[in-house]
Amino acid sequence: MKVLVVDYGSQYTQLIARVVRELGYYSQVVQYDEQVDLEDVQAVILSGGPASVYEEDAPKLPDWFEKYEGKVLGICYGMQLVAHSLGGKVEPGEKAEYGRTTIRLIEDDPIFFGVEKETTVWMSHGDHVKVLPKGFKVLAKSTDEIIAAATDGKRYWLLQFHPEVRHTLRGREILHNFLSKICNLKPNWNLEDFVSKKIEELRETLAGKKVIAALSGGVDSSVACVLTHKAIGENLLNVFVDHGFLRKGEENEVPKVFKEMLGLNLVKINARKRFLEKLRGVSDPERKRKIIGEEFIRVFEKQAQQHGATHLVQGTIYSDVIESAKSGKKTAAIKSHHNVGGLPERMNLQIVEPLRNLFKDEVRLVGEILGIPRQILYRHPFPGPGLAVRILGEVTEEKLEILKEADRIFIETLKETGWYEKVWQAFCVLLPVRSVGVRGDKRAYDYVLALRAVDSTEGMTADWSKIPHEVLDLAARRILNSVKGIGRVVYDISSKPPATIEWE
Ligand SMILES: Nc1ncnc2c1ncn2[C@@H]1O[C@H](COP(=O)(O)OP(=O)(O)OP(=O)(O)O)[C@@H](O)[C@H]1O
Ligand SMILES: O=c1[nH]c(=O)c2[nH+]cn([C@@H]3O[C@H](COP(=O)(O)O)[C@@H](O)[C@H]3O)c2[nH]1
Ligand SMILES: NC(=O)CC[C@H](N)C(=O)O
Ligand SMILES: [Mg+2]
Repeated sequence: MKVLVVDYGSQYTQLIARVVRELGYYSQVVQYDEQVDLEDVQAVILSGGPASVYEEDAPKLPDWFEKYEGKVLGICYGMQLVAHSLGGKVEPGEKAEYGRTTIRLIEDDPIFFGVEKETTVWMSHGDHVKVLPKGFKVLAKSTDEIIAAATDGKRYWLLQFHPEVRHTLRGREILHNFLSKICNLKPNWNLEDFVSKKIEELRETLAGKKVIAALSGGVDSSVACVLTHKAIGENLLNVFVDHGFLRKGEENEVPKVFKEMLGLNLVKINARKRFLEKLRGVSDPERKRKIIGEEFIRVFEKQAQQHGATHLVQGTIYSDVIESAKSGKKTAAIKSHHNVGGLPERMNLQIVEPLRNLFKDEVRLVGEILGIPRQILYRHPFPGPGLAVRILGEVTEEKLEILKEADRIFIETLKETGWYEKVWQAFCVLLPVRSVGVRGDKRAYDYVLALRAVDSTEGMTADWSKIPHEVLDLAARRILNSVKGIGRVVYDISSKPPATIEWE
């Protein structure tokens, strides 16, 4: 059984899919113009989106929509699209509704079971449904008298507000009502089942094969490796690449933690020299990323050959998949995330991605089920190209040393003050700028370091973390007092968008 979430480009599409899973139903995101296998699809949710249905090339209902026979929930753009397609009227409103709004229930309907007659919802729209198609009735209106919910009582339930957003007080109940009371589904998605089925599946597909795994020591690959190890044991060889751009001491910590805490062996490949050499004189961020991506491939190729491996395990997760589907279509390429996804043809290795359908928080829960310590599961994400994309411009050994030390101090300060677990990701960036200072009555002329800390759920949008001034002060003073080469520390207060989390 699955719930299909059809993406019209809303910022909240992933959130819909996650909330549905948290309610216990397996969900999958598809693009509106994607071909879809309808087997097993028991409910369809149409997301919101930035377009207006009355514009000429506005996205339409999916090609397969007529073939699908079940119930449909339309949210925001999804509502407007259904109304428009069935002969209703959608118009730009005189004023947009944005943010918290009160709605008033007008008719009883299972979708509002247990919801008060007046309730707070989250709106984010400029257009609205002015006239409903024939056979539809209004279920709720907003204080501005806009149709907030409607249904034909048979196939369609339409919401102008966003039930997936936390600010909609009864949003979860409303989604749950749709799935349980209207679609008659029973929750059956749970991660314990996922783990045992996945291990069984890996055991079958990888029986008797030699397999290597790209292990970074990060959350995703750690969970992927442990899961695969449970399935095939000693046939798995974990490969950890030390490209020289890891955090301070990590090249020793990761192997130690893996051996001591998880009883797993890995081969550490010291590839520092070749990575640094390849990057010499290169300062363009995209070229840096491509070179690093390619070197990763070369290292894995060699290991696979030595080990006689036919398969490569990697820690790809669902948001990577969704994001790359998006960037494949309409979205401009922002940056080439080092992704080992380009490996298959070039390596003749079959790719195994056991966590491909899971969100990061689900990956962490799977890790807990597998008994992986919190210390590993609740680490901040760390990008594959590592510090090389946090030294703006050319990467040199001198700069790496400076950044490693500063980063260590910042992270330690966050841990000491209890802020490490409160932020989603934190790190330092070394800027290619020098600034004048005064040290012991002498003129100094040293690099500028930026501290970055963000709150996020999947890394696709982010806000800068409101770390208390005292904590920032402590980190800055420690860095300025002890890291030679840094003369000034600044805190990055940009959100994503329009900035990105990393600087390159
Ligand atoms: N230094 C490395 N050595 C080996 N494999 C790596 C290395 N860095 C990245 N990878 C591979 O690239 C994949 C993608 O990296 P990514 O950073 O997205 O995930 P992660 O490191 O497993 O988890 P996290 O997002 O928590 O950092 C990893 O799952 C891993 O398979
Ligand atoms: O494995 C990775 N390979 C990469 O090339 C890469 N680039 C960015 N990141 C991480 O992705 C998240 C979003 O980062 P951006 O806002 O900078 O795109 C943040 O968590 C970044 O740290 C990467 N991870
Ligand atoms: N969030 C949305 O789905 C917005 C839908 C439509 N673009 C509007 O402005 O009304
Ligand atoms: Mg990582």
